[in-house]
Amino acid sequence: MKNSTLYYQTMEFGDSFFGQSHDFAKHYAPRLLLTIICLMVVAAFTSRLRASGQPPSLRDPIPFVFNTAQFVYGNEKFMNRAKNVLKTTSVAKFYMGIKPVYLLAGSKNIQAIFGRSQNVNNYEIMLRWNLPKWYKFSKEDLKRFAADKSGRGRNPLPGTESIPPDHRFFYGYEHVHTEYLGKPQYLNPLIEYFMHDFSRNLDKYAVHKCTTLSVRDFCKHDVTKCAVRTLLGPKPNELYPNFEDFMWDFDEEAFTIALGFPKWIHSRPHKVHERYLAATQEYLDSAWAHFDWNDPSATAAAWEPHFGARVCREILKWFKDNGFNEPSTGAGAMAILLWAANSNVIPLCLWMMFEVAKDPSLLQILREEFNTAYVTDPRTGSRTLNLQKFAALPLLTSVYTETLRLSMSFNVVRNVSQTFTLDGYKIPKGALVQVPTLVAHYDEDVWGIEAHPASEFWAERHIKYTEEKDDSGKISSKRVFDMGGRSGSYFPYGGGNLICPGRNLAKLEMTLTVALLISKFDVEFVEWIKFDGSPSDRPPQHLGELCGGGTAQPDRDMKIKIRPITSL
Ligand code: HEM
Repeated sequence: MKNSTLYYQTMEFGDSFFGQSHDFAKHYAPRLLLTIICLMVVAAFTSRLRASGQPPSLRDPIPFVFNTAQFVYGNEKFMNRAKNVLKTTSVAKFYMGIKPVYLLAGSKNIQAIFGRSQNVNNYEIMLRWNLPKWYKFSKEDLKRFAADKSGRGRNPLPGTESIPPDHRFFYGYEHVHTEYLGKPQYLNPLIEYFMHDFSRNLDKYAVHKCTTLSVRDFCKHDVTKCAVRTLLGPKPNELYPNFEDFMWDFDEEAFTIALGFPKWIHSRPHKVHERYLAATQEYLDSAWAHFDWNDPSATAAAWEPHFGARVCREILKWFKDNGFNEPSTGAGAMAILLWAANSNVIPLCLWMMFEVAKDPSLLQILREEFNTAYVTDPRTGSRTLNLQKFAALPLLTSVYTETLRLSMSFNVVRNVSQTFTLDGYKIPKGALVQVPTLVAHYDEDVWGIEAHPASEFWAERHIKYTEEKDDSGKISSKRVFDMGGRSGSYFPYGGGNLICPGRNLAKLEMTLTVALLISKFDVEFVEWIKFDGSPSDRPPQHLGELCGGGTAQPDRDMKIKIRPITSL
């Protein structure tokens, strides 16, 4: 009976479709015609915009006001609108106040922007926001930076060759970062320091049979304390056992601080900023008082207990040598460096630990993979971690890459210093360019496969398998990290000559945190929790505020139990 009903239904459907096919023109042709006309109008409009040199604009119901307000106060909604528009065009325009902003998508455009240091820079962003608002640079120091229009590159920008090399402050300052955070002789000791410090920190949990932890608290305190010691040395935490909380309070208010509300309107941002800077200043006072500049072993050290990492000492020395001697200059620079170093690493660690802890089979494979990075001394039998091998572990690197792809939500921002043309559109001098990771990192055409859409975390997304023959001729399958030519759509660290100088340190801090924890402990997922510790009926989602301003914060936490693995 059921079958016959289905049969009749099928027949009816078939009849109504095929039986009326002679009516096709009557029913469907007008719609088809309308669609073709619409497409032609859109094409004509787009080509007119191209001819006028201007890309499509984001709808702005109250011109100059609505988009600006939504960008500032409802950023997630704004970015989702922008994301939809960027599905149909590679360049879109909106106004922030009266400033034209060009949003870009597509790997070709993204790479073009990163390669155009002659047309774009972050000069105005540094002078209007970062240096005065966050660093609290004095007017005098700002004026000296402002006079340097020679760019970040080794060679001054055309037309600025007359600026003396010792007045190329942007290049000089940036160079100290890349030198002392990038070169292996300075970077590797920092990574070693972090590894030993973090291992020591874990030992305090090894004396208990079982410890219940909030992953969020663990990252925001235990991991952050080690990251602070790695960069600034032990002094900040000796002075203030919860120094990292000053930084996290600043982190919460950083955006509001950049907006520059006066203290009488909104006092908290000012208070937390002042407290953070004052505590940083105390660390600096102690470092200047105790560091021996005449001791060659101290000045050559990549890390020492007074200033911490050499990059900090060299930045402070650079300021002094270049005449930036305002009392607040050094504290501002150190406080922002420490914040830049942790404001993404720590929330990304959280996301990475969530993914690993909730998936016991992934955790076990990562643990086994981590073991392969150890080398055993044939004489003593002692095992040490080979950092080079560690940094190349394919699955761990894939998990790390996937975490950044999904949770680093950042709009790369550039000021346009010289008009140029991109994808047929004119991008005028004085405008801003923004490249959202949210669009590129979630592009289904680039990252998605049928079983694993781009919006989903998939540990093996950046893995391919190759066959390998061992000495006995046995063939086995080997995991290899491979982004499959998609790296042009992946830029969690920005790009071009402004790319993040701390990226290598960041990667190793994050991967070591996860690897050391799971190699020393059995990790059991207990439940998702809210920030007050009560159970949550769902896993975390991205907190929407400040989408495009850095790593998305999770809106939930995870409770885990850790038990020491006694065989180690
Ligand atoms: C996963 C962690 C991190 C992420 C996702 C990240 C991301 C970024 C991004 C997107 C930029 C701007 C790049 C551009 O405009 O093209 C940046 C700049 C910067 N980052 Fe990072 N960063 C991380 C960790 C670190 C660490 C560990 C340090 C220092 C120890 C650091 C220091 C800096 C500095 C000093 C700048 C400013 C560079 C300049 O303007 O010349 N970052 N970072």
